[in-house]
Amino acid sequence: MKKRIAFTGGGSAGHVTVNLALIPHFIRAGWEVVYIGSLTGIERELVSGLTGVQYVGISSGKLRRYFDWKNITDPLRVTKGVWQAYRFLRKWKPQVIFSKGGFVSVPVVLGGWLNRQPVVIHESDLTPGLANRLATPFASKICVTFPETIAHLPEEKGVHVGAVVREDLKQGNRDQGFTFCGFTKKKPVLLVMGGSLGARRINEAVRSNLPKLLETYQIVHICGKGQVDEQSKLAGYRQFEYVQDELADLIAMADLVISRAGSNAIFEFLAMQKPMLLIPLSKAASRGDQIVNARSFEKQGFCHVLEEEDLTNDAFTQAITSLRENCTAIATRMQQANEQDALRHVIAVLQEIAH
Ligand SMILES: CC(=O)N[C@H]1[C@@H](OP(=O)(O)OP(=O)(O)OC[C@H]2O[C@@H](n3ccc(=O)[nH]c3=O)[C@H](O)[C@@H]2O)O[C@H](CO)[C@@H](O)[C@@H]1O
Repeated sequence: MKKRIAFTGGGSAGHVTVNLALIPHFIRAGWEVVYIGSLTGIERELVSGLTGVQYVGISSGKLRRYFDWKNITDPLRVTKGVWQAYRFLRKWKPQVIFSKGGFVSVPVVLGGWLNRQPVVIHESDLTPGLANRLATPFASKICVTFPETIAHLPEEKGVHVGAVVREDLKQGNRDQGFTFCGFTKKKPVLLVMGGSLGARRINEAVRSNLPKLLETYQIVHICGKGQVDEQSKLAGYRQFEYVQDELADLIAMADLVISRAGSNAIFEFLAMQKPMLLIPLSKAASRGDQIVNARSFEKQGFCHVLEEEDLTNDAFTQAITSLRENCTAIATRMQQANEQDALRHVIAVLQEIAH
């Protein structure tokens, strides 16, 4: 009988990316793969691009730290999700469940645990997210990207694996990036990526400095769903809501990157040796995980950091100039960074637990 693995994780692309890198390996190795995600989340769309994966949608609810009327109905949705995941997993009987976090993963981890099926979690942020913290007691192992994360976990559970970066991102073609954007090779290229959902504050900073920036750079701006600005359609400035297949070419083409500090994105830019200016999501809007990610990268000399509370027009343009002045030194440090075979390491953990 074929071996079986269930994946879960969702809510944002950052909670799906590692799964997308792992799934093709398990399919090639002859495993049966199921993805348990939410009914309408981004994970459904991203997983639909993979062949050989069964998608199971369950009811899910968000765990918010602020008031919302949905806080009353969401616990019921989560309970329904646990029941749905439990029933599905009881019949499907995976050897192992792999959870990348995000709110949809909690019912799946609980459903698996109730069936006494082993769970492996993956945490790519330096400080563990709420969903993963809730799931930790039910997991056998927790694979982490940052070595510092181990200190936040129960001693016997944490395994440092390094950053899993999708193989396709390493195959980018610079020339195709230029053709796709209609850019010339005469000016350097700035790639702006506000995380998988876009970043309003970064979008505003780019647009209010556009004429000045376009004197020196060409800009490709991934700005998030519904956030393309029709007024700003200028030569040398291309906007996209979200990019899938062409992202590798855009990264290959970029000289400098301005980005949020979501963990997957920053490790991808590190792997591609792109000097970055990181503008992490503020503490007011999150648990501050991106600030911690960014400061760790800054300490290693891979980026410059500009916090949102310091984000004025002048600070923004000065930070870009200073990044450009330091980009050779940053690129050298990036070349010297240890690249681990994180994908193999996670696969080995999963195979061992599945045994
Ligand atoms: C607002 C929010 O809660 N953000 C969190 C979310 O970020 P977010 O979902 O933005 O996650 P990451 O930056 O870690 O990863 C984004 C992923 O989407 C991909 N991508 C992005 C844009 C695009 O056009 N095309 C594309 O393929 C990137 O290549 C990357 O693989 O998860 C991260 C990982 O847990 C956290 O660190 C972030 O704090």
